[in-house]
Amino acid sequence: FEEGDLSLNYYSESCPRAEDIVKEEVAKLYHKHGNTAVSWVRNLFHDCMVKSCDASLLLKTTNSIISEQTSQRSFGMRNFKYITTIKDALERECPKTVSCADIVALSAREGVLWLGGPYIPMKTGRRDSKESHVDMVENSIPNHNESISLVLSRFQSVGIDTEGTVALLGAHSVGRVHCVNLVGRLYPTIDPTIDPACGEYLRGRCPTPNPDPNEVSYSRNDRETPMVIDNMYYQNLLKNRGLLLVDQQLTSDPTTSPFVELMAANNSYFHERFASALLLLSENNPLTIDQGEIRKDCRFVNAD
Ligand code: HEM
Ligand SMILES: [Ca+2]
Ligand SMILES: [Ca+2]
Repeated sequence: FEEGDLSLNYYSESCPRAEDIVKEEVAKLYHKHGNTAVSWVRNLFHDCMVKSCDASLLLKTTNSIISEQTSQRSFGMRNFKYITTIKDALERECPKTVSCADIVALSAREGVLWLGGPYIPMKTGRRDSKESHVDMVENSIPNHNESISLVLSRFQSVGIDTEGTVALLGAHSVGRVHCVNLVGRLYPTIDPTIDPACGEYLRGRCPTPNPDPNEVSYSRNDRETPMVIDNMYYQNLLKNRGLLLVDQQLTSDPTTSPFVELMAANNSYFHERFASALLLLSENNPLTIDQGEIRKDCRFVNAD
């Protein structure tokens, strides 16, 4: 343990109930709005991948800040308002003690569990950024139609190897994709690498080639088990039913396809690899000790 490292149960002295409170709030939210659990998983990716697990993602646009949420890459992200619900519960118990960055991590850990995924022993002790890194988002989060080599190099730059990257994309075993991200593979003709029946289904979900960006039409990522983080994702890829190009390329590229086959065949193996890759991601370049601050409101830097 070195100064500046994250640790297990960092708040054991300063706020002993911190992790239980996150757990309780995530559970309540899951029972009211199941898709909050899905959002907590995506939040971890979009926060930690962009420079640091520092809750930069949660900052709203103000006079001096442009929110990362305004980036095209954040399209479809939802449920940010319920982070406030979790933070308020923590502030009632221990004011200005538990960081928003740790809420991102702990809520993802709890969300994964509600979605039938593995328990991930996430550490805590992250602090919150005082700035948005909006200018870094597009170079950190790949686009939906990026090449496999670019995707692998982005993850490699945060210490996640090829197998870890294949495992993390398994998060697309839950949630949804909006038509704006699908029509490129459906019009003017259906991408011949998509299973034809799946292509027809997706055209039914997305009947026009130019959906209004405010349009809410979407398809679920995984029609069989839409709310479970399981290896159905890889089984679907083997049947050419991957929705995004980044998904489908995992089976067509020889560097990643052996891992797709392993994970498709063995759900526990997938869960193990998913857990260790998400843990690595959750520890990317955190702010600690006297860096950053503990935000009072996750949407804004502190006023003082
Ligand atoms: C190459 C990497 C990735 C790309 C290009 C990518 C892209 C996307 C896109 C385009 C969507 C659909 C957005 C929409 O239309 O609403 C999406 C959804 C989602 N992504 Fe990823 N993603 C990647 C990796 C990841 C990782 C590593 C995770 C988490 C570990 C993740 C978690 C999710 C989740 C949970 C959803 C569903 C969100 C919802 O239903 O609200 N993604 N992703
Ligand atoms: Ca960040
Ligand atoms: Ca699933």
